[in-house]
Amino acid sequence: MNSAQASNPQSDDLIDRLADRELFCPAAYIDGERIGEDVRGEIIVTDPASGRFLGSVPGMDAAQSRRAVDAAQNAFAAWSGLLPQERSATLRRWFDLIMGAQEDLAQIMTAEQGKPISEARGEIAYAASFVEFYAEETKRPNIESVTSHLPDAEVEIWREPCGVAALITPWNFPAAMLTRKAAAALAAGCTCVCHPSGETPFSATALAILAERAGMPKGVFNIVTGKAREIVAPWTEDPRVRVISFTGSTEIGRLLIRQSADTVKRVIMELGGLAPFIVFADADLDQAVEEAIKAKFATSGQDCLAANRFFIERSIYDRFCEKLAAAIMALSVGPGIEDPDIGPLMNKEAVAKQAEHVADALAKGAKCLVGGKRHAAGDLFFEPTVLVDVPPDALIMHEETFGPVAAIAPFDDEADVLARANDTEYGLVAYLHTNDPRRIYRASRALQYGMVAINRTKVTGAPIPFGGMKQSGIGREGARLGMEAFTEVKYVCRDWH
Ligand SMILES: NC(=O)c1ccc[n+]([C@@H]2O[C@H](COP(=O)([O-])OP(=O)(O)OC[C@H]3O[C@@H](n4cnc5c(N)ncnc54)[C@H](O)[C@@H]3O)[C@@H](O)[C@H]2O)c1
Ligand SMILES: N[C@@H](CC=O)C(=O)O
Repeated sequence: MNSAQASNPQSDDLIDRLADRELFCPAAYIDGERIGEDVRGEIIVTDPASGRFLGSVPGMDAAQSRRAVDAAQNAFAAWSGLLPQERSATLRRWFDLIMGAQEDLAQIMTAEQGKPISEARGEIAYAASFVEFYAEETKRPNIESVTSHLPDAEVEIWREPCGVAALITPWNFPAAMLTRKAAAALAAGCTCVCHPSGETPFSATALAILAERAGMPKGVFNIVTGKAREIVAPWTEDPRVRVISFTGSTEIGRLLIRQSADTVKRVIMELGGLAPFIVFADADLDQAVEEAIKAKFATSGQDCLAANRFFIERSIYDRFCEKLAAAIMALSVGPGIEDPDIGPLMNKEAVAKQAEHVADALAKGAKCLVGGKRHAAGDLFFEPTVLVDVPPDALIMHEETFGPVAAIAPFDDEADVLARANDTEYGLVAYLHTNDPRRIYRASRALQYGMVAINRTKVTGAPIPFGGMKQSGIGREGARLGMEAFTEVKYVCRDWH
């Protein structure tokens, strides 16, 4: 604990709850060293439930950001030169340590991110699952072999790690978004410089402490805290950084793609979503309502997979809206540590966005069945809200809401609803509820989305390719594809003479 944390009751509350206090690490982690631990850092982290000071991390400058790349570059030859089973063993130990510290990591996450503690525990298990998966996958860098098409020649195709990878992650899933990238990159033999969101750095620094304990060599996995622009711009300009893997908003993703153009980097982009949730009259209505709650309110609606637009077939529209409204009225709201259904939002901009989307929809003719305003639990809480009869020109039908507001509209015709679902620049996930097998395939083919969930909400996991079409992203994370993204293909042709 540093002197700044020692005098503040909120971080003391958190530290008292930790079985392993060293996991609360208010420092950057570069080349195996904790930097700035003993000073009050420039980046202030508050508990979104109470607004109280939780801790701080240092703001690294451009020179320190480049120093992290030096460290990662220096560590690359040795790390990429290990046998796959040696990298696998380190990753496996990291997995075991993460799962061993699941409760502490969840406590840290709920304190800085706000999500209900049971969701935080679930996220830690999800985060760890990527480490476990890639600990195995590193042993299987398979690639197709080709029979030579040239006389007297043998052809071979190899996969090699790209080099230094820069990983930039958001605040909504502060552990899983980092391990989904880092485990894949490390398994491929890359070394990493990572920048976590300034709102939630402690989940990342705790993972770095555990990586060190797992035996990750110095310089292989670096966490650089501070102001995003100062840290990430030097990475986009640095020719030694071969991959930029970003999860966050489409707006910042576009910026990083532009900044990376001059050094022609590999870009992996996991960006925003505007998921449609479509319910046909032949679906199981109660199941659809249950899944709608999950698809809308996980992480208080601050999920790239959150359903933004509900399209319900007209013959079941009123019943669906009534049932959803009743279910939403039963949801509890409160600080994440009390394990409610819905916790606080991340910041005041997020609360303002909910209010803006509600006001805009109402002004354009929508009706509010439940909620609609800030919640009495505190400044960053918003009431779970149901808006019905939302017109197509409402902001909420075009912009990611990233909060607990459900916008519902009726539809009459399959072709029309699929066209409306596709009428967006986004294409991350679509939810479809129907029991007609032909429609399942027709609609799944027609939906321009990287992922289609049919009659269920939970679809993610380490073995599946996660990612979006259109302006929701470039590339996939998870699965074998997630590791291949951090490799180059090399073709070698050998003459027999
Ligand atoms: N597709 C996915 O897998 C996925 C997963 C989670 C979140 N998201 C998206 O993330 C967004 C919410 O997260 P957020 O608010 O943290 O996103 P954000 O784009 O504001 O920030 C993401 C990361 O980028 C950094 N950043 C901000 N400005 C930057 C700049 N000018 N240069 C370089 N880096 C910069 C931030 O510090 C953070 O680390 C939503 O749009 C959500 O849909 C997508
Ligand atoms: N919920 C997503 C992360 C997006 O915010 C996931 O399951 O990976």
